[in-house]
Amino acid sequence: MEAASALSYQSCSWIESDRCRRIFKGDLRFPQRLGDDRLLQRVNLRLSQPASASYCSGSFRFKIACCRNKKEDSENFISGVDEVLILKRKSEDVIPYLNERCIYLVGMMGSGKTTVGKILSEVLGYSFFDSDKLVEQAVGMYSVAQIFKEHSEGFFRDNETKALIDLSLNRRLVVATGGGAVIRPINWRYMKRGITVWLDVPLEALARRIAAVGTESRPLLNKVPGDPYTKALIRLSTLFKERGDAYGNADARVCLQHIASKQGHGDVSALTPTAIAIEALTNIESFLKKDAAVERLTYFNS
Ligand SMILES: Nc1ncnc2c1ncn2[C@@H]1O[C@H](COP(=O)(O)OP(=O)(O)O)[C@@H](O)[C@H]1O
Ligand SMILES: O=C(O)C1=C[C@@H](OP(=O)(O)O)[C@@H](O)[C@H](O)C1
Repeated sequence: MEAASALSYQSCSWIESDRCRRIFKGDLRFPQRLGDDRLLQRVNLRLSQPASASYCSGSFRFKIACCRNKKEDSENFISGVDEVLILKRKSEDVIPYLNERCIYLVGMMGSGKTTVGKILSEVLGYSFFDSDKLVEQAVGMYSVAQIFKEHSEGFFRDNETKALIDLSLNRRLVVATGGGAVIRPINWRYMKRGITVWLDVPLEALARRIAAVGTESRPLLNKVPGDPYTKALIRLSTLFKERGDAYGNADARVCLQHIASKQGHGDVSALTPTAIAIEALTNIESFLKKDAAVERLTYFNS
């Protein structure tokens, strides 16, 4: 645990879990009202040091250490204990099949590649990279918007390909790609060295998310007139017509509409990033199991 977060602990308490039979380390967030400010409290849930761990009739005791996070971090979402446990268990199922291969998240702008990617990297013990950030670093500019403005989209795309080539030389990474990385066939050659996962989010939900944070950082949405929601929706619809098929090249598809229907409400805005990460791991596992079965068949037939 980082020293800074350890220092910011406000309180510690114990809970018991009779449902959990495996060691886990989780990350929960839950809302708490403090004064006038709605703050979110992040809870780092981890098995306590062996010296102080105790086992009560087959259940582990976990130490919960709490620290407070300011709301300005828009990545604060509320996930239940059950979701965190399911996520952890799912990751343990998938890890042997992954065999250290990287995961590339593809999807439209605002589909949650960064948010879900960070959760996946944490639970798999992988490192997280954002290809937009790598391009910014490589060209020495502070934002993708600046790169588009001072150079061109083509210049950005060339550097995006270079970033994906560099990333493909590594193992154990979760990569949040830029929404347009799928349009260049050459990028698929490198991303397919790992597992590609499409976060498929309805356009209206994307437009709502993007309108909430503004379109300034997303140069492809900025040129359309109108209020942020409408201009995001119009531009996203055009982009999706051009790219929909390309996203379909991904090895696994995580359809938010499908998850919401399974949960019985059909409202994608009620889905937590943790629930989406669980579905991603489930679909990655199915893909890898099929892949392994095909490999075995090919081996026996050869
Ligand atoms: N499941 C979700 N529900 C609601 N908002 C979300 C969800 N996932 C991400 N967001 C929000 O949507 C915006 C875009 O998410 P981000 O992860 O940056 O997407 P991307 O990397 O695909 O552009 C952020 O403000 C983020 O907090
Ligand atoms: O869809 C696109 O073409 C783009 C998406 C952006 O990334 P995010 O998907 O992370 O917003 C960024 O790469 C650039 O603005 C172009």
